[in-house]
Amino acid sequence: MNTAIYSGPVFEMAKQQFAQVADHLDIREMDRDRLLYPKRAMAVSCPIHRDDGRIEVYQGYRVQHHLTLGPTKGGTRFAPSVDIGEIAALAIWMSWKCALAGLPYGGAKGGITVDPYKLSPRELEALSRRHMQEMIPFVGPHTDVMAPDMGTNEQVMAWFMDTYSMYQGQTINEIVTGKPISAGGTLGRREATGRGVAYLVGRALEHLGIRADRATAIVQGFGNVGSVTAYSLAKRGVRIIGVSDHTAAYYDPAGLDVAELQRHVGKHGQLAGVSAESLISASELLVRKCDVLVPAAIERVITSGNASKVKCRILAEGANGPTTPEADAILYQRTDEIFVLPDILCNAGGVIVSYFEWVQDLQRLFWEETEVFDRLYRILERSFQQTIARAKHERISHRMAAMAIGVNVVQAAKRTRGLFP
Ligand SMILES: NC(=O)C1=CN([C@@H]2O[C@H](COP(=O)(O)OP(=O)(O)OC[C@H]3O[C@@H](n4cnc5c(N)ncnc54)[C@H](OP(=O)(O)O)[C@@H]3O)[C@@H](O)[C@H]2O)C=CC1
Ligand SMILES: O=C(O)CCC(=O)C(=O)O
Repeated sequence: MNTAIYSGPVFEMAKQQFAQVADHLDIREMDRDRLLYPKRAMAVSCPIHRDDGRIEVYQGYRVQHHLTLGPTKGGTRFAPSVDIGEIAALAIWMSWKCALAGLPYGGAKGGITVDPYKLSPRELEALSRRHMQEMIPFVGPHTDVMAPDMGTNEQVMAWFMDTYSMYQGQTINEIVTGKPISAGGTLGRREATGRGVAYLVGRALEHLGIRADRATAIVQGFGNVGSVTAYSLAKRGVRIIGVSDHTAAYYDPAGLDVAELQRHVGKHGQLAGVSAESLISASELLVRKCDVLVPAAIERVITSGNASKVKCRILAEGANGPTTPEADAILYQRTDEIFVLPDILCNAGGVIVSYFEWVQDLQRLFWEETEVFDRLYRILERSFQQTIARAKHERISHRMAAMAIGVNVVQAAKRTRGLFP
């Protein structure tokens, strides 16, 4: 099979991780490509009129990894880094994540190569609508359901939903999740990923016998996932001693005021300008001593260069793919020192509540917020227990255990449906 279109460091990471799990599970060589490579990948050109009258064309993608368990599910990322390899890797990770959580989905991911912060609101709306318009033949509530990711938000989801609905001649809320409540969204989706991360950090702290009110945390990334994680950890009594976005990094051992940081970012769109005294370099922040380190921004930030220097007790991966396989090998040697909450477990709160949103939209029956979070925590608890039990039993890393559970689920479904001999 010619797989050359999928390339780049992020795709290589997903491939390498899968190869390690496939070896551990003793998956036959001839079955591996079928499990790893995406079912479908779409590349679309999205032309829009810029405010100055020029026409600019942006490249958009959507990768649907497998449709064995149901529709595909995953976010849409607007970022300059987006390419088909990155999107394919993120789609593959979505598959293992959904399977670990027991959701009836395959993985998908999409995106546009664009810096959304350089577009005016009108340009952003035009690009969002054009992207969905180009995707209409390939998505649907029972085929592929989009959601937010880096650089997109509830408003973008509302534009996606509206564009799809206009083409169908009726309102179809269930085409995307992460929508505003007023457009058929669920209570709790906006906070779901960060609250899920905080729940699992709470469980890991208990597991290690560390009291939350004596623990400290550093959070990289202060967008949807990072800011809600920091806020939720602070509510649990954890002292937030470091935060960063890509404009500034702050460190204060006495603790930062997360609500104040959120207000600043709400007003200025970035962390830069909060305080001069607590400024620190972004790379130094990651290796400062803390109980909980939460990378919640981009891929490949824990690398062979800093994995041996990281001084946390818990590495809680809010972002997708923050740790390279080389760093993983180092962290595995440090298993007794560092408890890793791997991305497909740690940040699964978002897609789990997206699943609840899809179910509510399909049924036209909406839940109380307490029902959303009770159900979310029950699923996360089960995945947490299964992951640490399997890791202990098979003497493997938490990432390997979480992935093995996910891959086994997909493999079993394919086998039952007759896709493997
Ligand atoms: N949204 C969701 O529900 C889910 C998201 N995720 C993952 O979580 C991660 C963050 O997503 P999300 O919070 O939604 O994205 P957002 O766009 O809301 O926020 C991204 C944050 O990361 C910061 N950032 C970007 N580059 C860097 C950098 N080099 N160093 C430090 N900070 C940086 C951004 O800062 P700035 O604004 O300055 O660029 C921003 O604060 C991604 O990996 C995403 O795939 C995973 C599961 C669900
Ligand atoms: O909510 C969703 O459907 C997907 C969220 C997502 O993109 C992710 O978990 O990485």
